[in-house]
Amino acid sequence: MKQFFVTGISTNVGKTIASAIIVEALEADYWKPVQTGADKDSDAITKLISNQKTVIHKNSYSLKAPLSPHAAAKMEGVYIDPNKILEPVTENHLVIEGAGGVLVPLNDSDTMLDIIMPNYKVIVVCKHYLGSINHSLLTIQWLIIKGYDVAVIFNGNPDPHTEDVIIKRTKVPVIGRIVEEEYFDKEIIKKYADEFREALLTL
Ligand SMILES: Nc1ncnc2c1ncn2[C@@H]1O[C@H](COP(=O)(O)OP(=O)(O)OP(=O)(O)O)[C@@H](O)[C@H]1O
Ligand SMILES: C[C@H](N)[C@H](N)CCCCCC(=O)O
Ligand SMILES: [Mg+2]
Repeated sequence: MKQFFVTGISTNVGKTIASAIIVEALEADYWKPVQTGADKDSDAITKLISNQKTVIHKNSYSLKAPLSPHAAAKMEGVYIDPNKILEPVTENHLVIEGAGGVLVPLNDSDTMLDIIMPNYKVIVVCKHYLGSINHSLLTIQWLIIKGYDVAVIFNGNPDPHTEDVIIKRTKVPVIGRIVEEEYFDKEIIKKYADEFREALLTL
């Protein structure tokens, strides 16, 4: 079984949507170690997948304030300890969704990077917006410098100017693209899962 860590170039870029697609494509388990805010990503995943094998594992930390984990934790008098964030045991592949982007702080010193294990396949969701080239290159190049295996999912309608420069300068594999959809349901997730499966299995 493999672990796929889904991160993004920021918050609200489509990590949960991409995670649902990967979970469905590989009949993988899902785990959101650190959740902040009322909109629970695990609940969204439950509504979007159809396969019977997936197990959705409990958050290690679930904090009320829709803020950066370090801030939400401080508000609740909680200390997020990476050593207490223990990967669930499973025979299935495991999709792990980060909170926000890779350098999001967990406490005064640790960041999301500190819970991305060296053997994890890291999938970066690059949403298209003016400014996303910089955010994508910063995220991907930092992960490469840190020695991770990185792949990309583009999120948004085709944007060759943005996509070509990210692909040329980082040379990371592109799993696929999620176009602008009116909404997401199990059927649409299954469609993307069928489209992305082969590329995911090569990682
Ligand atoms: N391609 C798309 N077309 C239409 N809506 C999208 C698309 N991708 C994401 N969205 C919507 O944008 C919002 C943010 O997506 P999502 O929750 O996956 O982001 P996220 O990166 O997981 O956020 P967080 O950092 O809070 O975990 C959701 O309402 C989602 O349905
Ligand atoms: C609340 C939000 N939906 C995410 N769970 C947390 C996003 C943290 C972003 C921190 C930052 O980069 O400023
Ligand atoms: Mg999410």
